[in-house]
Amino acid sequence: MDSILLIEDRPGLRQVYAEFLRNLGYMVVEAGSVEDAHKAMAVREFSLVLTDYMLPGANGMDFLKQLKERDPDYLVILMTAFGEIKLAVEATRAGAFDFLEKPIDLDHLKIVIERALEHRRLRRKDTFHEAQSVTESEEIIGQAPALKAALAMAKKVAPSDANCLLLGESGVGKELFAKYIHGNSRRAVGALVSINCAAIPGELIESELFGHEKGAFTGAVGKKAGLIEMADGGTLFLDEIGEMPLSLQPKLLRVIQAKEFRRVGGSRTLKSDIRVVAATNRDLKTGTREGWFREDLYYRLAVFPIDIPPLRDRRGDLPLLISAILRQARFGHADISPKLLAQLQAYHWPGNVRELKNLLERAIILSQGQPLDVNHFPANLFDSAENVGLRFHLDLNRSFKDNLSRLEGQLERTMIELLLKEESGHRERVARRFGVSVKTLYNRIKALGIQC
Ligand SMILES: Nc1ncnc2c1ncn2[C@@H]1O[C@H](COP(=O)(O)OP(=O)(O)OP(=O)(O)O)[C@@H](O)[C@H]1O
Repeated sequence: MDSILLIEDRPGLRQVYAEFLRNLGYMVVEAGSVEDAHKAMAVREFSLVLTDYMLPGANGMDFLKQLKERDPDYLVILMTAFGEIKLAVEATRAGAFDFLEKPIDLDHLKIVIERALEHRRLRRKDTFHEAQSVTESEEIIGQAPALKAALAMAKKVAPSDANCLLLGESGVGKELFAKYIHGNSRRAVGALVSINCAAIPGELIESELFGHEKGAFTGAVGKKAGLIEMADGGTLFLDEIGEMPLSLQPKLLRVIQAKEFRRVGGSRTLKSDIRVVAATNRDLKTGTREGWFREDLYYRLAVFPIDIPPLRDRRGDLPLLISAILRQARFGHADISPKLLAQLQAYHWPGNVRELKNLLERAIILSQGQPLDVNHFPANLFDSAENVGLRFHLDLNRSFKDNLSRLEGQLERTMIELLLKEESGHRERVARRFGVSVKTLYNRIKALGIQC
């Protein structure tokens, strides 16, 4: 809900405006002086400030300048009884969104406020688009019963505003489902804001999500709105929620339950009306037992779990997916040879649809307009992982011990390469499967000269 701080020293007038605005559905906080206004702003943030020009102890212009200094994005509408054109020009130059002459025409006030709030929403959406570059929602392709069941569930849950949890391996289409749910909800007019918790170092997730105040930490030169604020009225997609640091989970729970949060280094409580769609490849239930995922948060998110099947369990969808991808790539011959199709169907697709897309796009470039064939795919791709893993190089002129340590190196390299491929390059997950820290994995990748 949008909130308005109304500053007017005449109680009768203030009451008229406040009642009018409340009837329009806004949350209104009243202040009779600049001092009261500062107090109100110390505890919460407002979508808009509507202030009289003549106030006891200060004038509206000075107040406007103070506000703009504090935060240039503040939306301020000034009201004055004087109607001087000079004042209007000065107010606009100082950053006021608009200037209204008293007596205020309430219908006009309504229009100006709606315009100001729309301006704010568009500006936030722009910032978000710059930061996230969200693509248009795409079609979810597939006829396999498990995929259709997931889609049916998404269709049911989308308009309900319930939080949901998308479960599935990397590349199965979790983000695509999140877009579908957002696009088919009443929040579709708002933003869909995404964050991948595994891609951002733990210590940065907090300020990305919750934003920070000026000076909250070294390098915080200005105030920054977090993704939760950007998603106000829309949907927040939390990819890889299992990687969310335990210390942040209570803060996230508070946003979900009370729609309240604080920026890093901030003392004010802010409001944001978000719906959370989370996704994970990890077993969060186990996480609650092992202590890395909070149970209360788990139950909040897992109201609607949706299982998205891996591609290897719905190989029958490959022809549909392949022709859609080739069509999107504007690739002339959507027909691929039965031999290649058989190879693609036999492959185990550890990277799921993302891997299929990447491989086809690569093959299209290599084929240079010729029909696609096996040669346009990476050598050894269609060998089984076990076979790839066993292709070691023995040097019979060296001692057994020497060969053994060389083999260990080759085994380690092959395992890291295979796991990186299976986990689509997510180093945190590879490290976990390997049973080492991310730092150790980084060092080994560097030492072994693995390209990834
Ligand atoms: N059923 C589908 N139909 C069409 N395209 C799909 C389908 N599933 C996935 N894709 C495409 O595959 C790519 C990967 O999908 P997406 O990013 O949604 O996967 P993800 O599960 O969120 O992966 P990760 O967990 O690694 O973030 C995207 O380009 C997406 O459009």
